Amino acid sequence: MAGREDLKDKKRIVIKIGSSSLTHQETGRINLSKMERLVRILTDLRNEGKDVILVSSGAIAVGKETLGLQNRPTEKVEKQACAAVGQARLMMVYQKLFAEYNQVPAQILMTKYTMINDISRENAQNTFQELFRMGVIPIVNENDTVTTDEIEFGDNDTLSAIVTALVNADLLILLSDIDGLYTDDPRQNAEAVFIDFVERIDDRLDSMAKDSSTLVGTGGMATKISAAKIATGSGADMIIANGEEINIINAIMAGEKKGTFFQAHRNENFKLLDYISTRQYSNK
Ligand SMILES: Nc1ncnc2c1ncn2[C@@H]1O[C@H](COP(=O)(O)OP(=O)(O)O)[C@@H](O)[C@H]1O
Ligand SMILES: N[C@@H](CCC(=O)OP(=O)(O)O)C(=O)O
Repeated sequence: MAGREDLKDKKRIVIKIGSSSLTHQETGRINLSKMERLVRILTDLRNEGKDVILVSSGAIAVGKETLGLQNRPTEKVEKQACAAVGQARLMMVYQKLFAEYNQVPAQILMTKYTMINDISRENAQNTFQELFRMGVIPIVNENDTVTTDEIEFGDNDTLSAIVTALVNADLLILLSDIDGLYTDDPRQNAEAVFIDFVERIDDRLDSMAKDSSTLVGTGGMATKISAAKIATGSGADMIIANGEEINIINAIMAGEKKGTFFQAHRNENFKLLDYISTRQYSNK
C-alpha cells in the first residue's frame, strides 16, 4: 500500500498555504521571508520536473493590512474590497519573487460557477494543462470580489481539493498554522492528541475537526477534513502540515513523518460535481 515513502515520486502536486501562514501572527502583516522560501521550494519542485500548483489564501488578510483597517472585515462587500486590494498585492510579491528564480507564475481565480458550468470547467482544466506544458506555476485563489452566496466556495481548503481533483494531481499539501489533525482543537483543549495517519475518514474523525480559533483563518480543521474527502476520493494523498517552517515541504517530499497523512483511496464512483452542488456554503 502506498505511503509516505512514495511521496518523492509524486508527479503533480497542489500546495495550499493559508492566510495564517502567509502573515506574521503578531502584526497580521505579510511574511515576506516565508513567501521567498516558499517560492524557492516550489520552483525547485518544478525544476525536478513536477507539475506544481500553489493555492494561496491571504487576499483579504493582506488587503485589510494594506488599507489600514483595524479589524478583520465582517461585511461581505468589505471583504470583497479587501480581496481586490490584497490579491493584486499578493500577486505582485509572488511575481517579483518567482522572477528571481526565472520561474513564471500565473494567476487563476475561480468560483463555484467555474466548476459547475461545463464549459467554464473544461476551459479551466485546459488552461491548467497548457500552463503545465509551458512550465508555468499557476497560483489559484477564489475570485472573492465577484462571489455571491450561491457561487462561493468560502474556503481555500475545499477549493484546493477541487483543483486537485480537476487536474488529477496525486498529492495535496495543506500548510496551516498547526502541526496537523488532533483529536480536538489543541488551542481549546490541552489534552488533544496528534493523529499522524488517517486511512479512512469516518464520523468520529469528522467530529474532532472544529472551526478556526484564530483571527485570520477560515474554516479551521472542519474544511480541511472536507478537503481530505474530496482529495483522497479523487485518488490523491493529502497532508496537513505546519507551514511555520516552510522547509517542511522538502521534508514531506522526502517521506519524513511530518503532519497528518490522509491516504488516497480512489473511489471508482467519485464525481467531483457531487462535492460542489450538494455542499452548503456559508456567507461569513
Ligand atoms: N481537531 C483539530 N486539530 C487541529 N486544529 C484544529 C482542530 N479543530 C480546530 N482546529 C483549528 O484549526 C486551525 C487551522 O485552521 P485555520 O485557522 O483555518 O488556518 P488556515 O489559515 O491555515 O486555513 C488551528 O489553528 C486550530 O485552532
Ligand atoms: N480567498 C480568501 C481565503 C479564504 C481561506 O480559506 O482562507 P484560509 O483559511 O486562510 O486558507 C483570501 O484570499 O483571503
